[in-house]
Parts: sequence; C-alpha cells; structure tokens
Amino acid sequence: MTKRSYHPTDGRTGNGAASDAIRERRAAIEDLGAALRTLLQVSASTEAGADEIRLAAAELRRVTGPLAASVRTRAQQPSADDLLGGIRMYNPVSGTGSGLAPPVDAEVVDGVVVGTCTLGLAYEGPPTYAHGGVSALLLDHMLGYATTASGHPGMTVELTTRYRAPVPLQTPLRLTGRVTEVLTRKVIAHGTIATAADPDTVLVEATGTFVAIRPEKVRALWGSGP
Ligand SMILES: CCCCCCCC(=O)SCCNC(=O)CCNC(=O)[C@H](O)C(C)(C)COP(=O)(O)OP(=O)(O)OC[C@H]1O[C@@H](n2cnc3c(N)ncnc32)[C@H](O)[C@@H]1OP(=O)(O)O
Repeated sequence: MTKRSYHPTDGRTGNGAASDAIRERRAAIEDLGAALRTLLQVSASTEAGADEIRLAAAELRRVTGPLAASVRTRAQQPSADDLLGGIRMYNPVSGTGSGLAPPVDAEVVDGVVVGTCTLGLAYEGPPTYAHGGVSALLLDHMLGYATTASGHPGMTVELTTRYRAPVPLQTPLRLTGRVTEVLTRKVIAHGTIATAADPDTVLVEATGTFVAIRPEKVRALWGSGP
C-alpha cells in the first residue's frame, strides 16, 4: 500500500510545487476553516433557543471525534504547512484553515504590507467594536510580516499600541505594516488599522521592536529549527 504523506517536503515536487495530495488536503482544511469561522461568528450572534443551541453543541462534539482521532503534538508542525514557502494553514491571523483567523489577506505593495479583513461579532470587546487585544494581534502580525518581507525576520520583544478610535465590527478594514528602522539585531516596524472606506483615518497604530533570533536560541527553542 502506498503511504500517503502530507509532509511539506514529501508533498512537494521537484520544482517546488505542492503535490496533488497536499493541494487536496489544503483545500479540505480551508473548507473546514471556513465552516468553523462561520460557526464561530454565528455562535456569537445567534439568538436561537436553548434546545437548538444544545442540539448544535451535541452535533459538534460528534463531528469532532473523527478529527481528534489523529492529531499532531505541540512538537510537530502541521503536515500541510510549508514554513519555508510561507504557508501556515492555522495561523490565528492569516490562516485560511483557522476558524479563529478573520482571516487577514495581506500582500507587499511598494515595501508596505497591506492587509484586509472584516471582524465579525466573535471579536467584540466594547459593544459593536473590536476587542483591543484583537487589534494588537492583527498589528503584531502585520509588523511581523513586514519585518520578514524586508529580509529581517525576528520575534516581537515589544509592541506599543495606541488606540485612537474604536474599530468597528462587520466593516471592511485596511491594515498596514512597514519597517521603519533596521538596527544590528533589532528591527522597528510601524502599523495601522483603518476602515477600507476611510483609510487615512487611523483607528489603531502600533510600533514594534523585533529581534533576530540567535542560532543558539533557535536550537534552545526549537531544537534543529522551527
Ligand atoms: C508572517 C507573520 C509573522 C508574525 C510574527 C508575529 C511575531 C510574534 O508574535 S513573535 C511571538 C512573541 N514574541 C516572543 O515570544 C519573543 C519572546 N522573547 C524572546 O524569546 C527573546 O527575547 C528573544 C529570543 C527574541 C531574544 O533573546 P536574546 O537573543 O537572548 O536577546 P538579547 O540578546 O537579550 O537581546 C537582543 C537585543 O534586543 C533587545 N531587547 C530584548 N528585549 C527587548 C525589549 N523587550 N524591548 C526592547 N529591546 C529588547 C536587547 O536590549 C538587545 O539589544 P542590544 O543588542 O541593542 O543590546
């Protein structure tokens, strides 16, 4: 019997393209992520009665069973991921396979990372607006993306967030992230959140310090490498 492997390196062909099997599995993971995302948002906004809610909870526990029968440990990377290729299916900000992720869709435009997303009611902090921690999460991601895209990847050691105005839910948002300063091992980046309709009015901004990880630290944190 042929052993089907979905490991990122096993699943790649010679030219670096993903195999059919891994593409199929990623598509299935995306499908599940989209269903979970809808479920999370509906669960945070439903006004259904107790009976319907209990029925849904029972159904969800039932469908979780087969998935839970085969799970990775913390020490294993998802087999559908391709770290070097930048594919992280379950990233809680951008992962299309993550029900937690809005997900943010981002790209580099003229040296600036520009992202879009819409936050549903599951992200509510003050009524009708986003939780402040969610804004910090989005900005940490945008700044991290910007540092990586600039060729200076590192980990966040400091993130200062300034909340100028509340971030509306169910409203298309525009996010930015850019590197402002590259020191020896440290990189400073700045990012913003605005609505897509009014991109010049900054609602939240953040400045972050990122530090390149020393090889010995990489070994201490991840063994041979993340
Ligand atoms: C594509 C999407 C990417 C998304 C990325 C998202 C980014 C993240 O969320 S990363 C997760 C959150 N961050 C973390 O968990 C990091 C926790 N911190 C650590 O593990 C360590 O501090 C680590 C590994 C980064 C650096 O450790 P180490 O190599 O020992 O650093 P160390 O030598 O003490 O310091 C290096 C420099 O950083 C500076 N520094 C360290 N901490 C801070 C800090 N909090 N503020 C400012 N500067 C700091 C030091 O002063 C030093 O600067 P200098 O060289 O000028 O003296």
